[in-house]
Amino acid sequence: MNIPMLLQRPHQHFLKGLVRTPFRCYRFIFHPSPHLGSGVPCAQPLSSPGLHCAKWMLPSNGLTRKLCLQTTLEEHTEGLSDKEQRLVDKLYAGLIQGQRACLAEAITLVESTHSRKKELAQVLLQKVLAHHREQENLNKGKPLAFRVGLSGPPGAGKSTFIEYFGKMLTERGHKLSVLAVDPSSCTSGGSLLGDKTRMTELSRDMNAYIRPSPTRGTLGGVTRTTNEAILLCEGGGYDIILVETVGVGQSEFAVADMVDMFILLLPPAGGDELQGIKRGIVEMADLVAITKSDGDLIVPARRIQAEYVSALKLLRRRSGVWRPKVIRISARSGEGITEMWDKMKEFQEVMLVSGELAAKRQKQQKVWMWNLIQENATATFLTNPKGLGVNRAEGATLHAGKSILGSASSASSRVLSRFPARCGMKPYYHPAAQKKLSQLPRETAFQIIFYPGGQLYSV
Ligand SMILES: Nc1nc2c(ncn2[C@@H]2O[C@H](COP(=O)(O)OP(=O)(O)OP(=O)(O)O)[C@@H](O)[C@H]2O)c(=O)[nH]1
Repeated sequence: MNIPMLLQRPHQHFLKGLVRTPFRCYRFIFHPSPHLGSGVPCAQPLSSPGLHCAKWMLPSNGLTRKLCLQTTLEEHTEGLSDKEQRLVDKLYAGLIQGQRACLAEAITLVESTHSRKKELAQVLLQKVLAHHREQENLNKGKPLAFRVGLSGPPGAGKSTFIEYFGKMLTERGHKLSVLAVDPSSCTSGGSLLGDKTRMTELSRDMNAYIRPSPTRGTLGGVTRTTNEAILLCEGGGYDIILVETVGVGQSEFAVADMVDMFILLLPPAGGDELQGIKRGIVEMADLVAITKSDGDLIVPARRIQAEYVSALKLLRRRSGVWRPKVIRISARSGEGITEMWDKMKEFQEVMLVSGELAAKRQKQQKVWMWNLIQENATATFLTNPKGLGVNRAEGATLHAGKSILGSASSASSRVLSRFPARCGMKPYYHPAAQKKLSQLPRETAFQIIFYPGGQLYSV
């Protein structure tokens, strides 16, 4: 799948287009593309200009297909009112000139759950992406920013470290942005990271931008907005993006999926205090830093360092060129922090040279895209069930949350399996089509639902 092409397109438009576009208007052609070989069935809109122009190329080898979405920026800006257009232009211009207020407003826009604002945010993102690509080309294809994930249990010393480390980086001429992902805000509305005043000095630094956690939404929603906030920060000229999360839930796994390097901060304590840290998260770490290595804590810090050095040896290596390191730091004395930055730069360099960084980012874009599709599909299901063929009774049951999980999933798979039929399509003979949608892996099920007309369904 051509992810960069897909990311050029505002996803809400893409999915809305799917629901709105009358699929009867699609005809199937054999695409002569040399990349795909001849005889590849493709669906093409009969009257594309007025529609959200999507061109489908669905090769029949396995379930891998290439989705090529052709779109232009103009297509998406044409629906905006003058006022909306002015807002997007103002935010875009301010953002790329490095104005923090515009960056803050732009991130607020991507975090918005208001449907119109979400659309504006997509237009803005698309402009920023275009700018980003240009800048990356000027940079000979090298990434513009170093994305770093930082996680650790509450009290590990994350904010004290970021304050010290951030000031060191800005003094060296870097522009740093710190984005917080707070899992507690998803469920309780409370906040582990956001409530207290953190990093007071760094927040006054003109070369640093600190963004507290989005205040609501599912983990998926928070992940989406964090991904988009990263892009906006990069558009705003920030060359180091720190994404901070408290390592007690699922959010750190989500964060590890959006950064180049993942760092785990652990306090010099063992046993109960580190109970909350999941083993899996240690496996994700490219660097483990034992914090507070000063005064009386130096001895326990050394012990914990030795324990983690041996533990990491037993873990499967995730990279062919980098072995995770364990270091000791102190944000109070400053010990180990310059060395830590050197290690981080070394990591970035070897990953870049080996091509692993590019591969990792590509993989992350794919994960991001599937999360977006899932999130939008759920939203469509909830907001426009009629479009998917949900009848009133089913809609009421689903909305009221009355159906128990089993019946909800069978209702939804029934509804979704009717979707292509409602669009004038009938099942095509393929072994996977014999299976119920609910039994298919998530990715395959979405391919069936969203890429009708391919090997599973034809007119
Ligand atoms: N001795 C020593 N104490 C430190 C160091 N860094 C942080 N602390 C102390 O550890 C405590 C927790 O530090 P924070 O930076 O607030 O930790 P945090 O991980 O951001 O905590 P949460 O915001 O609850 O997630 C504070 O009392 C700090 O003063 C350090 O390098 N050495």
